[in-house]
Amino acid sequence: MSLLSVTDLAIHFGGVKAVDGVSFDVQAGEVFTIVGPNGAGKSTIFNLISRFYQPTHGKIVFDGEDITATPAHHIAELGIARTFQNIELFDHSTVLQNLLVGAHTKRKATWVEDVLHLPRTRSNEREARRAVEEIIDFLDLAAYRDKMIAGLPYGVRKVVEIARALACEPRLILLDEPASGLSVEETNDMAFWIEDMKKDLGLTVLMVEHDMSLVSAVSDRVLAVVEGKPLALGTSAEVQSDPRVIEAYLGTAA
Ligand SMILES: Nc1ncnc2c1ncn2[C@@H]1O[C@H](COP(=O)(O)OP(=O)(O)OP(=O)(O)O)[C@@H](O)[C@H]1O
Repeated sequence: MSLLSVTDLAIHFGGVKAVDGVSFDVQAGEVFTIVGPNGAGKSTIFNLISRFYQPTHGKIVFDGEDITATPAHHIAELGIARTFQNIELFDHSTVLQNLLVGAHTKRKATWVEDVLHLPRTRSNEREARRAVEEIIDFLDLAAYRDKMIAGLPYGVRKVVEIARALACEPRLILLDEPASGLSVEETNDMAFWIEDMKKDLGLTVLMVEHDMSLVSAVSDRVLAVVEGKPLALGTSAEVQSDPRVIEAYLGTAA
């Protein structure tokens, strides 16, 4: 069964058809990647799914529930978490503090229970700590646990952003260009983290990525979009050898 289903999705900004009739299904447990030249509409698709943007047209269904009109602040509770192309962390907080903010979305205590520091608040805090420590171990971040984000190397910050998304305990994680700005070695490590998220955590991954080495290494299926429209869908090799995709990339480069 598909975990995420996007049907005839479109958003127009004035005269710009940023996304224009995109449909795809993401199966539970797969890594599904969207590729395309600059300005193709990839990040806009992410912003529509995470509900930062309201579509002009179309439907988004997550786990059988129509989320086309769901407010953005409910999306994490439903089980969708994301990272951003330009890392969005609290720079003057530690890795641990950033992850605890992510874990906050799973808390069940009401504000009254919080103010009175009732048992459910305390057990929530213990549970959040335990979950966050597991993620720190899982992504090998123990050495950075109490370090400020601002002082961390870029590659580590990229992994912390993934850790923060995992702290929401999602079923679907959206990764917006996880390899951008990374060295070849860091990109190889990123491929391992993505594989581990899929195999060890059973997560479904929807990714936007330009780095074709990462795309080929981890993707079960790839969708190419050009000028807001879907162009080709298949394995990474199939999409990369599709003449329409090659032409779209060369045309853009030219
Ligand atoms: N909020 C907005 N207002 C107006 N135009 C927008 C807005 N967001 C995106 N666009 C336009 O939509 C088009 C698609 O942009 P988008 O950022 O989704 O492309 P992309 O495929 O993610 O590109 P890149 O690979 O460079 O990140 C572009 O022409 C962009 O200028």
